Amino acid sequence: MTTGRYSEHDHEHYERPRRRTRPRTKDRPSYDDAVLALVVTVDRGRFTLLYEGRRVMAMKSRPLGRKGVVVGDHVRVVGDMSGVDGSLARIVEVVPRTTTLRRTADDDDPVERVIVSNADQLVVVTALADPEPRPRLIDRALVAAYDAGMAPLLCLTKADLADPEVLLSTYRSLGVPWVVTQLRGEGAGDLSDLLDKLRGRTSVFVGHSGVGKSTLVNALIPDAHREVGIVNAVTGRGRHTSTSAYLLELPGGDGWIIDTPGIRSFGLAHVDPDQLIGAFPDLDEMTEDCPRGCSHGTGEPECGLDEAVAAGQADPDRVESFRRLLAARSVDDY
Ligand SMILES: Nc1nc2c(ncn2[C@@H]2O[C@H](COP(=O)(O)OP(=O)(O)OP(=O)(O)O)[C@@H](O)[C@H]2O)c(=O)[nH]1
Ligand SMILES: [Zn+2]
Repeated sequence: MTTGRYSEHDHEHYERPRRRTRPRTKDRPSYDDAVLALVVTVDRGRFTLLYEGRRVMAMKSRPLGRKGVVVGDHVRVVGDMSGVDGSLARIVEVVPRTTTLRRTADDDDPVERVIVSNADQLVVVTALADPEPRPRLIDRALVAAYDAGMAPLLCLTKADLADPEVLLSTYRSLGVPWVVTQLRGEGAGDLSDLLDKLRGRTSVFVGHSGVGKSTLVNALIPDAHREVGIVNAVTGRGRHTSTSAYLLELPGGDGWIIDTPGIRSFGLAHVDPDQLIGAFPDLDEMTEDCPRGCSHGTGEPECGLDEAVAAGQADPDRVESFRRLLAARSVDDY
């Protein structure tokens, strides 16, 4: 299925969150003195951890082998936890993850990899204009969220430039929660709706270049200093070319956000239709008598969703929207 050298290890380690029965290795060395820390960011094999309110640099220890450590991971760590310049602790174990978000394989990296763990909300940041919204990408992000067991949130930026209604009408029948933000123009800067939805959660922010994600993160967390709109004319890249996600605490300490640069697409190849429909219990219920292996997609013979629509028991718009998401799994354009 995958061609990458480390694919087997990755698959073993990135066990789907719903199955938690992987047996513990008996002969694992014990690290009684290990402490728990949180992975804030990753840069060239060095991990920045948060431990007792300070930042500590760490590397992976040998027993971890090729197992990945990603932003959002809770890890057990030994060694120098002082956080002073030049100190380096060692990560000896990754605490089992509750959720994982995967990036798709692409030309730069042939393996579908976990990029963020343990987040419970996926904030899909989309500009209402400049750049124009790309519904296919929103659909794919929603599929990634439902599959990962994360709550989706549509965050529609630049409300000073366009009316959100057109875009929202596409998502209303799915019941996707949304907020609108505006950081320019008259009445700009009120983020209370968004803040309400971020409280008490760990939210991953995804969005394509130019949608205003950095502006938003800076407005939410003034100390964050995320780079805004500075693109190198020669390389076409941002000034900070870090490709890692970054975990930040909301002021007041009642929530975390994870800013992710450069996710071009999500890895959805593994998404099972039965798992996706599980996010829509009312539709799921209609598929009990589907033929074995029914994907519930458009044109499936004797799919319970068609029967439910014909019998007036399901909202046709909702069924159609669900099927659009289902189809978005395999259309990998961006
Ligand atoms: N009109 C308008 N422009 C905005 C708003 N928010 C951000 N912008 C502008 O949109 C541009 C892109 O903003 P960024 O925050 O850099 O966007 P980004 O999504 O982080 O994009 P990258 O930095 O390329 O990853 C900047 O020129 C911002 O000033 C808004 O609410 N309304
Ligand atoms: Zn079906």
